[in-house]
Amino acid sequence: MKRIAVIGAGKWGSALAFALGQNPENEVVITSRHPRDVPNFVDLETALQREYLVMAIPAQQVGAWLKEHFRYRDQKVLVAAKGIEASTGRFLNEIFAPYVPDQNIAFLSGPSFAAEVIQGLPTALVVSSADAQTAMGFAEAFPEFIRTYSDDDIAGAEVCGSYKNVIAIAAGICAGLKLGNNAAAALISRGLIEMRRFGLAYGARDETFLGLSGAGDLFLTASSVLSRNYRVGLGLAEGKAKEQIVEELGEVAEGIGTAYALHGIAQRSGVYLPIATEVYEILEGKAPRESLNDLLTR
Ligand SMILES: NC(=O)C1=CN([C@@H]2O[C@H](COP(=O)(O)OP(=O)(O)OC[C@H]3O[C@@H](n4cnc5c(N)ncnc54)[C@H](OP(=O)(O)O)[C@@H]3O)[C@@H](O)[C@H]2O)C=CC1
Ligand SMILES: O=C(CO)COP(=O)(O)O
Repeated sequence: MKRIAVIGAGKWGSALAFALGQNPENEVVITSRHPRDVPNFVDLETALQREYLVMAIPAQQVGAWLKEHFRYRDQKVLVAAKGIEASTGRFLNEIFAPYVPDQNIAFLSGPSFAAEVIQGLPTALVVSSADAQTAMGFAEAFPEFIRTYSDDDIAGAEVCGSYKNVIAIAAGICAGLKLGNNAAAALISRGLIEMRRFGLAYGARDETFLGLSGAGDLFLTASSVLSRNYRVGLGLAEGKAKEQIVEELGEVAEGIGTAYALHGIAQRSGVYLPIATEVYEILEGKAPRESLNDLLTR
């Protein structure tokens, strides 16, 4: 029996608690900042006593949360967020490194809209860890309707999971501007090449970009209105400011913070990230059509 606590009762945390609860080998509880009337809700202190923790707090908030609340007691930790910290450019493995030893942490990636997982619809995901047993421990915890693979490509999982959100914003802009199916396919394939180039420099493994974490999650997120990031792009194409879009969305869209993080990294290192840079510029107020023109004529 695996005793699992999910931390963060947003869309993804709730869907993961549901999915993991479908495996009779698990006993699952969930916690969040405010008491919630949901099954198996516990307070944070009780949750932190569990041997397996699933962290579903967004990338922009988790650093401050760890500093204030986290007490490490030899738990195994699965990080379920997808993003890069905007203020520092840190990846999630860097944010968690001072708190959890490498052998006890894993990262979840792959195509997984919470709205589908919570209905029990099938998908396939990847659990990445430096330690094969830790990866397997989490991979085996998933129910039958979620096929899991395990590997040790943490850099690949992180780059793909975060970068695809920025490309999804670009794809939403493309759809909002009614540029057509050809343009959408061109954007997604150039986006895949861009995130691969960036990821290889971070030590990601090449094959990850064609797998579930890379192409799988990118194709999903960059082609569906179920994606919050894609909907951010639709809003930007309408000329809305990001503040209004975020308020109307009422949920996290990690691509925004990640676009700022990538912009910072690009400025510091000189790495060439044309699509991510245009998304950043549009978030800062540049007209989407001007960006399109710049991308086509660069
Ligand atoms: N939704 C999806 O389909 C998927 C999402 N993800 C990723 O999972 C992560 C979470 O997304 P999702 O659950 O959808 O987002 P939601 O907006 O639905 O929920 C966000 C969650 O984070 C918690 N939270 C927000 N701010 C803080 C804070 N300052 N301190 C502690 N907790 C905080 C909220 O807390 P509280 O409960 O206390 O209000 C809530 O539980 C993101 O990185 C996202 O990219 C990954 C795969 C799929
Ligand atoms: O990561 C996701 C699906 O795999 C969810 O994407 P959004 O955050 O854009 O909704």
